[in-house]
Amino acid sequence: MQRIENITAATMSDDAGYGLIQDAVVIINDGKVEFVGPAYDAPATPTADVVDGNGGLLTPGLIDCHTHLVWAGSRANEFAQRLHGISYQEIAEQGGGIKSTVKATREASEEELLALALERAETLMSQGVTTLEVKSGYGLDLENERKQLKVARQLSEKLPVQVKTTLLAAHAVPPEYKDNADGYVDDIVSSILPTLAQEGLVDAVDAFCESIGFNIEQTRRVFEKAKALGLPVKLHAEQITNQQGAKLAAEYQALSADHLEQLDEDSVKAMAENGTVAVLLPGAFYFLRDTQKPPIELLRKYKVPMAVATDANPGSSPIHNLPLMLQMAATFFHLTPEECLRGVTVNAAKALGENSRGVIAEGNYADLALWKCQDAAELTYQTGVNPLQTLWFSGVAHDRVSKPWSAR
Ligand SMILES: O=C(O)CC[C@@H]1NC(=O)NC1=O
Ligand SMILES: [Fe+3]
Repeated sequence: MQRIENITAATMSDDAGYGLIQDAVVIINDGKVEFVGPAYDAPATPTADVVDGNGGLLTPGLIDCHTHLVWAGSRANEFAQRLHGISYQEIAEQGGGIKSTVKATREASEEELLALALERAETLMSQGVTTLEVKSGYGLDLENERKQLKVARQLSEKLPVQVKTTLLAAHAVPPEYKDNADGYVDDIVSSILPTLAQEGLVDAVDAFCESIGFNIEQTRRVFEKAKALGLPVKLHAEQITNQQGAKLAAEYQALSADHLEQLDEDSVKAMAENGTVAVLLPGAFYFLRDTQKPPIELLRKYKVPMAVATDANPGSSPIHNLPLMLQMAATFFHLTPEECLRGVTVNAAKALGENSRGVIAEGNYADLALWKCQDAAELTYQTGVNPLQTLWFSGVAHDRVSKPWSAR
């Protein structure tokens, strides 16, 4: 049993704010939160190990609900080419873009991919992340999609972080199905998805519904198969154009629709009516120098929960920094600091279908982060410094400075 005291707790337990409790106590027992409340209400715990929070801020562990963390190769050269004025089109024709990451990922061994993904996961954990979502989508065939998802599963075997896997086979059309997207979707729904679901590698199913990705009919086919297998869905939707993907996602009670720069009011209403979370990805907006912001006012008007994530991937968001996303969500999308922190805790948990994380509440997993700051707004306000002191994964404490975790 542990007793954390001398803290301000941002429990995220209320409807819109931080759920602050000044001079709070949190009691952890058997990996779960047994008590959270003001010190004057806390039961005596004579045998507990006491943790003095030194007046710091305790939040739920952060949740990065949208990453493509398993990949090999680099697109730094393309980044440079674009800045030298070479167009996306020319780069794609030279075999660049997602295709080049697919080639490198297919050529990499499971061990090589695991080593790369472990480093990225440890970076995010060092910033306060206790739960990660990890997508496939650079394999694009049964063998390599399986390889990516097995690596994702191994992350939570080797590190204390919790991992939710998402099959994103419908990310791009692989070379062997060039100009035959429907043929590739046949392969996804008849082989890749059911086989990997059967192997226990898939927690959710995603697709890239876009003019340069998969159309509504193709996306619907993937969703129909996921539904038949009893798997929840989520969707990359309305990033570049409006394909009515978010409305389709809502129709399937998707956990989330992600990106959403081109989202319309009708689709927002459909998301609100079906409990679909809006996952905002300011890193891709920033890195692609996008100018169209998601309709935050409409999401607020219809009370659609807003999550915030890194979208860590080598093409559109090579950014492994979830706290930076808080600052970007505030400065680019004008989210309030409360909305930003809710976006990487309670709402990110909802985007993953996680009901026992993202809020400091009795009976929830003791995934907690202790920060050397008093005002919760500091977590959104500043970047480049790391106020994280201690991270608890299901009640097991890791002091970031003196006792870092590592898989190796
Ligand atoms: O360029 C890449 O490697 C991924 C791009 C990324 N994938 C997606 O569905 N949307 C994106 O921005
Ligand atoms: Fe993405």
